[in-house]
Amino acid sequence: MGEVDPTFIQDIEHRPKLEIIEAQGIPQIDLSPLTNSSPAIRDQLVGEVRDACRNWGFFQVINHGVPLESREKLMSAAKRFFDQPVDDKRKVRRDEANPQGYYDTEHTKNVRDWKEVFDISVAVPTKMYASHEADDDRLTEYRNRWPKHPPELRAACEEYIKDVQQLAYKLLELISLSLNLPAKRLEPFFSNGQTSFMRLNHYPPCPAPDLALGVGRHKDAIAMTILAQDDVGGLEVKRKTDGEWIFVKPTPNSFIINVGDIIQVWSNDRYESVEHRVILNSTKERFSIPFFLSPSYKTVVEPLAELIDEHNPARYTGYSWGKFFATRKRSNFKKLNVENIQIYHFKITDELKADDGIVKQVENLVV
Ligand SMILES: O=C(O)CCC(=O)C(=O)O
Ligand SMILES: [Fe+2]
Repeated sequence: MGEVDPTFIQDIEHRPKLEIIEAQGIPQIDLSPLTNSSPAIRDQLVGEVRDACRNWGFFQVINHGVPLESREKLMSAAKRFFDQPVDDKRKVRRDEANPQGYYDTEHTKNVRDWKEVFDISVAVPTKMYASHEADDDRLTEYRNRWPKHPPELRAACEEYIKDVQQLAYKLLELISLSLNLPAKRLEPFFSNGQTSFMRLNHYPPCPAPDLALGVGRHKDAIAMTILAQDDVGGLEVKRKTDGEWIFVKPTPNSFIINVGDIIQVWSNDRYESVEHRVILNSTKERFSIPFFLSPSYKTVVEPLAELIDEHNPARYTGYSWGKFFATRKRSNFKKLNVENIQIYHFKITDELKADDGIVKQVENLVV
């Protein structure tokens, strides 16, 4: 990517501090009790998930059941893909009709991210609304664009997706139980027509890691993210207690899990989708692979009926996930000079109602 173009420079208040705060990182949760049938041990695990979701919105899992080999194969295929000349990568470039493929000019809150990505649909094809217009019911289908090189990329993605999908369902059960819901309460939103996608992220070394970010501060709009990162590190999470940016130290063969906006709404704000960002390294490139678990386009996202009552009234009006996604995709692709649609646009408070429709910024698909 060469020298740092002004489009990458963050405003002063959003530039990373170079000294890294590692104190009291995000919780680490051992998932091996999932294979243990003792109810007491499983209850303890559910409690750990509840505390992590409440206090951090983020946690790391170990003994998660995803084979290391599947992840390593994908990491090395991703490296081979990004190692190619940019013109070859652009042969599988994302376009307006289909957001899957290669992209190197993503912006988060109007500032360009120092990264390149390759996006892959989990369900093939993925059904989605063709238009953001509320009264337009036409559908479109997203398909994956596979590059010629490296030839093993497709099989590596497909194998990894199968493994991570299983982990996603286990985590959904734990999250459901942690909200005192039946274990399978959330799975039907995904098992029939999910719009989940996976992203290969490549962050090249950056000559100005004090000025630019790999991904600017954002929240994930989807239900839950399962992230594999390599040993370089760069993810920072905004600590809820004091707003400090906390570096997530890479733990070999672990996944980082975060609650997205949809779980925030389903849980009626018991759990919060927390801001995060990616800092850069002046000498090392970094790879990461988020799996963005997302429901069917038909889903109306609203606080779950079991979690609202007269003492806890619904804090959001329902919104269509398919229309939300199509609206995001349109503003990203067209680089419309508007703020992206956000869950707070559906929040039931007088103050925020007054804000409705005030739009200022361009963000990427996930934020
Ligand atoms: O690369 C990472 O560590 C995180 C990336 C991320 O937050 C995203 O793509 O939404
Ligand atoms: Fe993210």
